[in-house]
Amino acid sequence: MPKTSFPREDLKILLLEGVSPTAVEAFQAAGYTRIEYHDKALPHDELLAAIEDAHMVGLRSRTQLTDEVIGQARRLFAVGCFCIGTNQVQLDTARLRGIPVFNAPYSNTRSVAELVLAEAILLMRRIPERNAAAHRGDWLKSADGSYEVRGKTLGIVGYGHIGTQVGVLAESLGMRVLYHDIESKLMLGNAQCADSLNALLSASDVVTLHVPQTPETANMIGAAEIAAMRPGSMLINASRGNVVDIDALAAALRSGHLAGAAVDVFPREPKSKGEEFVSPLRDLDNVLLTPHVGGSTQEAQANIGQEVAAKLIRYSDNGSTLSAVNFPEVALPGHPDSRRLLHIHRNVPGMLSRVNEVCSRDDINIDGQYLQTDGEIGYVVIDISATEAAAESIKEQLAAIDGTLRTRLLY
Ligand SMILES: NC(=O)C1=CN([C@@H]2O[C@H](COP(=O)(O)OP(=O)(O)OC[C@H]3O[C@@H](n4cnc5c(N)ncnc54)[C@H](O)[C@@H]3O)[C@@H](O)[C@H]2O)C=CC1
Ligand SMILES: O=C(O)CCC(=O)C(=O)O
Repeated sequence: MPKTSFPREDLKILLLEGVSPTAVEAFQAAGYTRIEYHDKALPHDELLAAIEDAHMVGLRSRTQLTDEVIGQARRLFAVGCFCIGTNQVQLDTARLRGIPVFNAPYSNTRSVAELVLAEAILLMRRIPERNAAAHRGDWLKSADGSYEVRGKTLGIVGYGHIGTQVGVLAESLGMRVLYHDIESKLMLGNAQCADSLNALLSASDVVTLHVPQTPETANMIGAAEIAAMRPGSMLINASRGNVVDIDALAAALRSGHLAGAAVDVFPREPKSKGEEFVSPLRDLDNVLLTPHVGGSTQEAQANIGQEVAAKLIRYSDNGSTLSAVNFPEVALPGHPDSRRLLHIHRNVPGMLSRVNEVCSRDDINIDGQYLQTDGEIGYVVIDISATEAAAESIKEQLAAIDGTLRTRLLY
């Protein structure tokens, strides 16, 4: 294992929300043994205390890394979202504090897609209300309102990783697939791009949502969009809770305009198992309610644990930011014979020449330099041949450059 200038065993890794043990194993195997593990999200004040001296933090969808929390985390240098969504982290705040955020963009894709397909079948067969009735002792043996999915139209809103997987699986059952996306997308199989969101809504028997949480997707399915859906059609939401106006959905399900829904994500989700789940959908028999488990399978969680831990370890050991969601991406070779310095700065004119001025002392040779910038920040990695003392001194001088956000000497 290559040496690092700051001992790995002194770096605190805070793991929250029961991330997979595969993450713990990966950190330990890489020499990171100072792990604080919590199997649930921490209440706000406990989170503030736990994150204060953490160097890396791993979380899922419940923990909110707000400006306040990030501000408290004085030593934090990387965040791992052990999931796809990263809306729970104030990404801009993290970036401006020199903190890259990583996620697992594909590891639970298949799990969500399988659940959605199963829900489409169950909704088309009106299983939710038959199941609820049977639990109460009623025997709803009837074909009324029950249909095969074969030959029906599935409308996919957000044709990204999950949306395309859902489309491929749905076609294998003989469904017709329509999609809507703000980007131009490669159509898989026989999928067709709808002319507009409304065109998709009015042509689909089942509509399923797979967009990220952004300002544009907030309440994108409201009363008007629901009214545009076919009478007797179904809605599936396994994206984010605020994409659907939940009161408008409840009203459409009560009035019978929509025949059913499957909802995995909610505007307000309980923070822990002990907190009551409150929703206007709770007393509706024609709704399948699941507690945000679209990506919760053994396979997905194990893969996510390994994937995100590997990204955090790579950044910590080597400086690589490949696939960070809020940061300039730099893929770095190993450089065992050099010392490696990281300099994260505001992207202002003249910064690189100031960095190079500091590194151009007589006893120092620059072996390699890697720079990437985005609109706001720059990330430069400098490999130098120098003694440890000289490298430490360079790090101090780099830190003193106006506009510096963070400096680290990796090894
Ligand atoms: N229920 C669960 O447990 C899980 C939920 N998710 C949610 O699913 C979302 C989607 O995941 P992926 O498919 O992997 O993401 P992705 O980024 O691959 O795909 C999202 C697609 O939505 C499109 N899009 C964005 N804004 C849009 C808009 N306003 N209108 C139409 N299309 C729009 C994008 O262009 C993209 O094609 C995640 O952001 C996450 O919030 C993800 C995993 C598990
Ligand atoms: O597993 C989780 O906690 C969240 C899953 C999810 O919603 C995501 O991956 O974006």
